[in-house]
Amino acid sequence: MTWREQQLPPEHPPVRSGGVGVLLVNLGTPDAPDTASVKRYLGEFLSDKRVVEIPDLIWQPILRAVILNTRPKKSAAAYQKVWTAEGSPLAVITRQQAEAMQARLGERVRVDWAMRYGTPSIPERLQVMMEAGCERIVLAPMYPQYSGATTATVVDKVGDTLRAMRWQPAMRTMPPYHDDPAHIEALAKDTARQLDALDFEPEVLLLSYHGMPERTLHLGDPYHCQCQKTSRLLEEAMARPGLRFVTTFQSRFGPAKWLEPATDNTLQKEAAAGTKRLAVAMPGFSADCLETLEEIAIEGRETFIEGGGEEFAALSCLNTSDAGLDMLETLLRRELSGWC
Ligand SMILES: C=CC1=C(C)c2cc3[nH]c(cc4nc(cc5[nH]c(cc1n2)c(C)c5CCC(=O)O)C(CCC(=O)O)=C4C)c(C)c3C=C
Ligand SMILES: [Fe+2]
Ligand SMILES: [Fe+2]
Repeated sequence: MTWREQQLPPEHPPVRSGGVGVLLVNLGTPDAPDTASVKRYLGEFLSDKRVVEIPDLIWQPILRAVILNTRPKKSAAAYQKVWTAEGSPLAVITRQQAEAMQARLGERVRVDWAMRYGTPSIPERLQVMMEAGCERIVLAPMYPQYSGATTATVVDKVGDTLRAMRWQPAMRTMPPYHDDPAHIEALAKDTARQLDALDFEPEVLLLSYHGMPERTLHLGDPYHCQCQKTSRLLEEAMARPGLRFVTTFQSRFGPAKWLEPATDNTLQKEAAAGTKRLAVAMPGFSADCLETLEEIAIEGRETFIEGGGEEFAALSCLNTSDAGLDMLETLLRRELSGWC
């Protein structure tokens, strides 16, 4: 019997406490690859003021009347191309990462996972962790580079959830790890492993990051600079003088100017300029998802080959590779220090 149980009167609700938890959070994904599910997901995602920084009075009518009536059908067709028997790749890989961290960190830490949009939600998983006795929780936004549209909105959602709790856990947030030596080492190792396994030798390695409106850079978002720094450190660490590294930004959304150069334009230009063998790595994504598996591995390949390229490879994200899990364990153990 614990000290707390001895002190409790018989009618007192059970008290579980003293536990330590880790919550991995990634962006979110629909529950199914159909139009209705994608519409629900996009409605939540694109209503986040951190993601679309246009006043509601102007944006909501456009979102409801135009975007949610056209994009979900198109996006659902894209999701169908990459969906697996276990579900959406992003959710499946994030769950596998959490399971692997549970095995590596042991029973003294409870490892869980959530999605910022859709399910499993942050409020639901935080509640479950509290009920299981987690009084201290490391929040791990699974984004190497910080942006308001990704990292910050995860922290906002946790804050909203804590606001409604009588008994709150203590929280620590894992910082962005774009330039962390453990991250660069993992990327360099895993990228080299994948390049060496190809049956051709690429002339160019495109490092393609998810884009953002260019305006966010001028407003002070560090995302662009952190992407550039990851690229520079990765190129230095890989030390392949015969390989030309090019940094680009993908997944343009809406009419505003986005960060450049754009990945699709660059694939066209490289092919037109005579590059025959090209590989793409996506060091801004901790897990493969629609944007890597469909937009780059399928659409990107078509763009490059139709433009005159001959060999194309889209490399996997760190996912549950040995290098990726070693890195995640290092980062989490650092954040957990002093807690267990
Ligand atoms: C890795 C970092 C990401 C940033 C930065 C980011 C910014 C951003 N995204 C949109 C719009 C869309 N993104 C979509 C999918 C998507 N985005 C990320 C990551 C970042 N987004 C991931 C991991 C995914 C994949 C989700 C999955 O289910 O696999 C989509 C939905 C798909 C589609 O319809 O094309 C949209 C829309 C904006 C506007 C934005 C920056 C402000
Ligand atoms: Fe996105
Ligand atoms: Fe920059």
